[in-house]
Amino acid sequence: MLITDFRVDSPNVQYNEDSIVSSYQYLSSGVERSADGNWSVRPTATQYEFRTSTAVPKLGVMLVGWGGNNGSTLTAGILANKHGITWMTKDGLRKPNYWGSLTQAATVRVGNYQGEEIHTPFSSLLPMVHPNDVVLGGWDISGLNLAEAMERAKVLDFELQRQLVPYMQDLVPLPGIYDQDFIAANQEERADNIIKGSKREQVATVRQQIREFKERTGVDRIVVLWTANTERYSSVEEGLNDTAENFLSAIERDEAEVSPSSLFATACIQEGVPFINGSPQNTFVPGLIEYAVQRNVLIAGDDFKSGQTKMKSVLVDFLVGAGLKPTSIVSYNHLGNNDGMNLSAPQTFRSKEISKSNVVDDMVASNSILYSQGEHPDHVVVIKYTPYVGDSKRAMDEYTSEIFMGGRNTIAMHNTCEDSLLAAPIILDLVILAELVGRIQLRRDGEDAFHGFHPIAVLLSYLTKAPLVPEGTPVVNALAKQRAMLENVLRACVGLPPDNNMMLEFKC
Ligand SMILES: NC(=O)c1ccc[n+]([C@@H]2O[C@H](COP(=O)([O-])OP(=O)(O)OC[C@H]3O[C@@H](n4cnc5c(N)ncnc54)[C@H](O)[C@@H]3O)[C@@H](O)[C@H]2O)c1
Ligand SMILES: O=P([O-])([O-])O[C@@H]1[C@@H](O)[C@H](O)[C@@H](O)[C@H](O)[C@@H]1O
Repeated sequence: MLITDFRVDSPNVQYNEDSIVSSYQYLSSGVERSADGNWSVRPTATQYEFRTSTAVPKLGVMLVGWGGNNGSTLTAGILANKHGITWMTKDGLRKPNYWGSLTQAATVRVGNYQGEEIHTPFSSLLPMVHPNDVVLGGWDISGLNLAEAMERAKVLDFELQRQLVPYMQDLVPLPGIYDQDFIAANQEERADNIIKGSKREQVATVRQQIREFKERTGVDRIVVLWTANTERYSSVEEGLNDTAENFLSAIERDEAEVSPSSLFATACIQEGVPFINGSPQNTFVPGLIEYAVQRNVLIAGDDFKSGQTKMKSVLVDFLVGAGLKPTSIVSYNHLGNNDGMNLSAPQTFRSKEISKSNVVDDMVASNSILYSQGEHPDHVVVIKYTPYVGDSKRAMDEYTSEIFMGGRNTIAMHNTCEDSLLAAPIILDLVILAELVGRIQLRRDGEDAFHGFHPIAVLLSYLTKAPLVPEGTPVVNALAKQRAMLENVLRACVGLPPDNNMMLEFKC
């Protein structure tokens, strides 16, 4: 059964007029080693207080790459949901939904009632922005309006597109920062909507555009998300982008090696606006990370985890967790959208190859019974551009594992889906959760003042292929663990323990 409206009845939770405050005992364990080399594991209990503001803002979402397949599809989806637009297809009447969104279409278990398992929508755990209320805007180096962009994307049924045109034809992206050195040369023909000037001037323009958007729309808060093309990696160099001071000086010097995505992120940090990177390039060079932390502005990334890689972070976790040893992972896909065309260039493909390849590292490192020090499965990533299939990505994967007594097991998968229909709900979750995380304050035993989470938003890891984490923080890619981390932190904010799945009440 699903319940959508509930309160946690506990002396450790207060529902105030403008906040929810919970007193939470965080149970974990530490590992120690004695002088003579003996290991011990010690359970730990740490007291936290969480305070979540319940003042849900009017949220503005500004997409970099708004006119792309993801941006136009997300815009169309929100408008169709908001206006209740249905459309007829050969398979019958279709209704709008937010399927594929963790916050809008997934549930969490809250307990058992008279023998029946009770679940609640993820979005009922804490007050969150509803997607229908989001005010969209953004930038694109292509000047097409969003109705034209939706048509160019060729993602949605025509009958739906036809009804959406009146809602989207007046949505026009702001000019973007174009630098042909960072994306494929084949993108030049669409680059007709560009911010001119030096890098410093471009940052100033983006800052002004953010302020004007806020003024025009009357939104309370803004989140900016990069869903523009994948860029090549920026070279990380001492004196260029290794520190915040050097990075900012590099912008002042109009250094060629500062990418458009890093410029957008800089503008956002200077405006105090969260910036999320949905692509795999290293937008967050060390100096930019240092700057975001200095200014305490939320940053998150990298690269939406949408389909083939999401499946990989489930399957490899299952195999290794079951004591089976993946020894060969081959991930091939072809697609024909503009993202695929941009990725047909070696330098941009390399960015994607890195984010798609590193996703199994934590699972492999978790099992030294199977893997000796430094041992890894063979892991091949292939992406081919095939215009005819458009946004309908065809992923073919083969996982070969060593099993009991010298046996081998090979799993082959074929996965076809419009890439943008997987990514759009993920964009929604990223911006909704980034806004929510900004409303949560916490303090640990012994701390006087409440403070926010670390500005590098590890809580958004479930939604990215290559989670950006603070230095010294373990990178977790196993999907179930990422989901549990997010769910359990939100549960803690309302004083609920993690769902430990023990179900002892039914075992004696
Ligand atoms: N399932 C998915 O679709 C998926 C999953 C993971 C990551 N991604 C990443 O998301 C990004 C967008 O994917 P897409 O399918 O929408 O691609 P797309 O090419 O359709 O859209 C990108 C848009 O960004 C615009 N653009 C490029 N550089 C820009 C700049 N500097 N400023 C402003 N606009 C700029 C382009 O004109 C284009 O309209 C890609 O980097 C892709 O790798 C997509
Ligand atoms: O489905 P997934 O592995 O998460 O990631 C996708 C890749 O398979 C695809 O080749 C690429 O074009 C998309 O941008 C996205 O990165």
